[in-house]
Amino acid sequence: MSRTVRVGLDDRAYDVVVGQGLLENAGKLIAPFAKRGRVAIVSDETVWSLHGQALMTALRAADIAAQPIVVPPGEPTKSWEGLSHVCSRLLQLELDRGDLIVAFGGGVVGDLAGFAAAIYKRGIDFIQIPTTLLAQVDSSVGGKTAIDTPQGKNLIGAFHQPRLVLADLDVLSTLSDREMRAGYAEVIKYGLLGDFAFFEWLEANGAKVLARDPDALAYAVARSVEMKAEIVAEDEKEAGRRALLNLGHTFGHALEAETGYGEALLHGEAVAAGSALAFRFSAAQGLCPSQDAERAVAAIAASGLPTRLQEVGAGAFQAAPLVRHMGQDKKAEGGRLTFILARKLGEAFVAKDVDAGAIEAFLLSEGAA
Ligand SMILES: NC(=O)c1ccc[n+]([C@@H]2O[C@H](COP(=O)([O-])OP(=O)(O)OC[C@H]3O[C@@H](n4cnc5c(N)ncnc54)[C@H](O)[C@@H]3O)[C@@H](O)[C@H]2O)c1
Ligand SMILES: O=C(O)C(=O)C[C@@H](O)[C@H](O)[C@H](O)COP(=O)(O)O
Ligand SMILES: [Zn+2]
Repeated sequence: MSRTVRVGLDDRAYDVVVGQGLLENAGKLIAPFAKRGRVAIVSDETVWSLHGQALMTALRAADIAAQPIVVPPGEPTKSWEGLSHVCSRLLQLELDRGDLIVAFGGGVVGDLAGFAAAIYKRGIDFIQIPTTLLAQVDSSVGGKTAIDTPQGKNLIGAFHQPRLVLADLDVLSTLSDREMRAGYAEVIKYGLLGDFAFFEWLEANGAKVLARDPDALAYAVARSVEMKAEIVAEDEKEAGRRALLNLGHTFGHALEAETGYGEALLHGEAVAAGSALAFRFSAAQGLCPSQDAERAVAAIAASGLPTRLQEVGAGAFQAAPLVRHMGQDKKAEGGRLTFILARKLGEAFVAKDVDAGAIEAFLLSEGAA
């Protein structure tokens, strides 16, 4: 059983297929896009060792010749060095514009392989086979591709839409509980930013999603993808409404930069803490009822995700460097900070020109030094 969500982008429209058993049928599903029957698969060592054979078998069955490019797992791979490595391997393999890149992994592999696809020979097609909950509900859809730099998250990148996304729920069976929770942070984000009914459903069914109950998981992934597809189709390049998908990210990306993009703080964990901070800041500014902020924070905490500065990273954060990172955020304009804030549960809005002093004071009140 699978559901297909269409991302309606005119000549760049594509399907996101969500369901079980997709990996074993990947050859058939990918064949229409592999014009010359040749693909390069970018994956990480962990995913490749667990699921690489299944993908190779499926591609072989459809007469598709595949060459793997396997990178180390983890956020540090989404870097200049990682990008250089992938591009060099693509050149060695002599991939041409009629060939295809398959991103097979979590958001790190998807963002890196997608960016390589955007710039290799000025752009070749790619397909996403996301293998983490986070990648299935978020990073594989919408065409944001990027690498990190010491100055900030995703500061070097491109919009490059995939031709197809295959979200096979079965591959999540090997994912760690911590990574499931990190992905869940982006799921709950959709409820918080724009769908109160989904938020309430998650309050009631979040534990089932995290326990990988097949029906709950299928609904949570499909509803998240549906929301993202609808927003991306309306505002592909983040001229307006798409920025709502950044709820929790202005705080979250600054926390990630301060902790050095590592195992200490996963992206989803940073988004969880960032979403809680965004709701509490909204309440503190009188923009959102404090009961709503408390309920948002309780739902995040109930899934075992961090909601306070003290719960993330390796120690005390300092307010001033965090605010400096926020100044580098892509939503900032002329030194003015932009945040996604909340009016209530299920209704976020883009707040431009947020006072940096107010953010710094708020961070101090939240326990930053
Ligand atoms: N482009 C976007 O729109 C977008 C959206 C959200 C997040 N992101 C980016 O995505 C990245 C985070 O992605 P992520 O959370 O998927 O992290 P990740 O890609 O690092 O994967 C997390 C870990 O899980 C392992 N893994 C992956 N699939 C597995 C499986 N099926 N079984 C067992 N282990 C598996 C990986 O090897 C890795 O160690 C961040 O860089 C973030 O900035 C991008
Ligand atoms: O797709 C989007 O748009 C998002 O904002 C999704 C986010 O979850 C994701 O982390 C994204 O990469 C952040 O975007 P950025 O433009 O702030 O780097
Ligand atoms: Zn994110």
